[in-house]
Amino acid sequence: MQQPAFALSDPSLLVRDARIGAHWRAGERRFDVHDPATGALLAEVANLGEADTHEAIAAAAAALPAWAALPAKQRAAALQRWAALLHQHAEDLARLMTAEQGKPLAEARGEITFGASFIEWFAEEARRVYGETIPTTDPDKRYLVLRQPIGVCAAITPWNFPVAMITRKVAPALAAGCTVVVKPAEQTPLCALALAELARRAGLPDGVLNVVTGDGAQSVAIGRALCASDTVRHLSFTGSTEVGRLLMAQCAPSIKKLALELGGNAPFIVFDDADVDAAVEGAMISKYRNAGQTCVCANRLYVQDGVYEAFVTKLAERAAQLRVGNGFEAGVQQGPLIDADALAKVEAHVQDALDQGARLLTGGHRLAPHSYAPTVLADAHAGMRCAREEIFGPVAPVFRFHTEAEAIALANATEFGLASYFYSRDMGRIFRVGEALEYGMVGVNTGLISTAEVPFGGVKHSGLGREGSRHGMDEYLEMKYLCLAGIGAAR
Ligand SMILES: NC(=O)C1=CN([C@@H]2O[C@H](COP(=O)(O)OP(=O)(O)OC[C@H]3O[C@@H](n4cnc5c(N)ncnc54)[C@H](OP(=O)(O)O)[C@@H]3O)[C@@H](O)[C@H]2O)C=CC1
Ligand SMILES: O=C(O)CCCC(=O)O
Repeated sequence: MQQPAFALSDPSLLVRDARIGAHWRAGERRFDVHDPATGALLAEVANLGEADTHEAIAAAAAALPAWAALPAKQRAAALQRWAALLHQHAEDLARLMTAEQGKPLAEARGEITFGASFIEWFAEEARRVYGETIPTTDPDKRYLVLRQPIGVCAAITPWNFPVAMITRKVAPALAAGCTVVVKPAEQTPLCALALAELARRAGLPDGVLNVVTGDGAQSVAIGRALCASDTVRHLSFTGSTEVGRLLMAQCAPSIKKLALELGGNAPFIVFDDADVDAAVEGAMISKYRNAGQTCVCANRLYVQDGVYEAFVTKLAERAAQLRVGNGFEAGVQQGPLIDADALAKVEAHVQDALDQGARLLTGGHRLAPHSYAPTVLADAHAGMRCAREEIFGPVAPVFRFHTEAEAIALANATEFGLASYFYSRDMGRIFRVGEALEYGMVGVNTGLISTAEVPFGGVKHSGLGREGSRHGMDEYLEMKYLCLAGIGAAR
């Protein structure tokens, strides 16, 4: 049952089979992919398992030597062709994304550009994987360091950014000379499969990019096979801390290199000296983008006494004006949450806060089947669930603080350490607070920090490693030290 809004100008981008080596794999069973806005069935996708995963790993291993041996310039050219196809088919990809993920079409279009930017960035970086020479300590020897592809890589990706979370992992891996097996989220396999089809059209050799799809139950088997494999030398995962921890344990026996981009609990601090209107603007972007379903979303808003009431009033006014609905409708700014579980989690957070004395300024109820009204809760405090856990929904709990030291202590009082934000116009404070926040990323006077050129990642329970930037390539490279002896003295 296909909705009219979901019609594609190139229908062959709606791919239902997984990609292993040179072939599309239908599998023996299928699983349903639904539109979170309407519940409509979008497609029945190949439900693969352990044996298929082993085949995908073998396909990636077979493709590795030739791909790794290609001059970087040729790998870069293939990646640039792939990126160009993302731009060329941006509208269809955005439609697929809105259909299966729910985000408004304008946001989906933005994600296609964002996703392509990782391919473009790493295609450029492919040609700059430099080695080192090290001053010798022995006249008879020379020391060299090569940087070589780590080998076959696995990527397990979430549903909140169905294109960009794949390209952010796959592009540096391919640029470095590795081959990849991707396991996309159960909710959003269609974007992943469309990316595989475009990679095929771009001329990426068979087996360089494999996509293994499966439902929630099969994901466990697929994940186990990827983690246990000695052929797979790197696993990159974006998702919950709970699953990240499990995958890390499963990878221990094969001593795999890991990149983990896990949960956040981002503080968003507004000091008395801030431009309050700018802070409200930043909070709107940080909190309500993608219906609050990003790992860098503001989760706890800390506002200093002097500007507290002005901030919460303005934020509630702006949040109440957001247009919520089906992401395909013109003018809609917030789509549905991904599924019933996500909605139930948001409702539980709001109920807990209200039970503990929060003041509801706007929202606080569900709308269409899976949508939740943009919500602002004043008078939040440290005893509430939302102070400790990622809400992953359009709910802004606002806490009050008095001093800079108190704000830093509150912000750091969490096991997470992904993104953080603060607003201030005092240069000294900007340095003090920026340095004191125990986070991998700090946005100063902005609510939007992501771009392909910068290192994205967290500390503490938010994960390991960095994605994007020149450092993103390091994840997929191993250093090899060459010690050359027998140089001898000058003759
Ligand atoms: N850091 C981030 O960007 C994200 C954070 N989250 C956080 O996690 C919460 C729960 O979201 P959820 O979608 O359940 O996130 P998960 O961590 O469960 O899912 C993320 C990915 O991991 C896969 N996965 C889940 N369990 C296993 C397993 N045992 N072995 C291998 N792969 C597995 C999923 O596959 P499948 O979908 O098939 O189960 C999906 O591809 C959110 O509310 C949010 O707080 C969620 C998504 C992204
Ligand atoms: O939630 C994530 O893991 C990615 C966030 C990307 C963005 O900030 O646009």
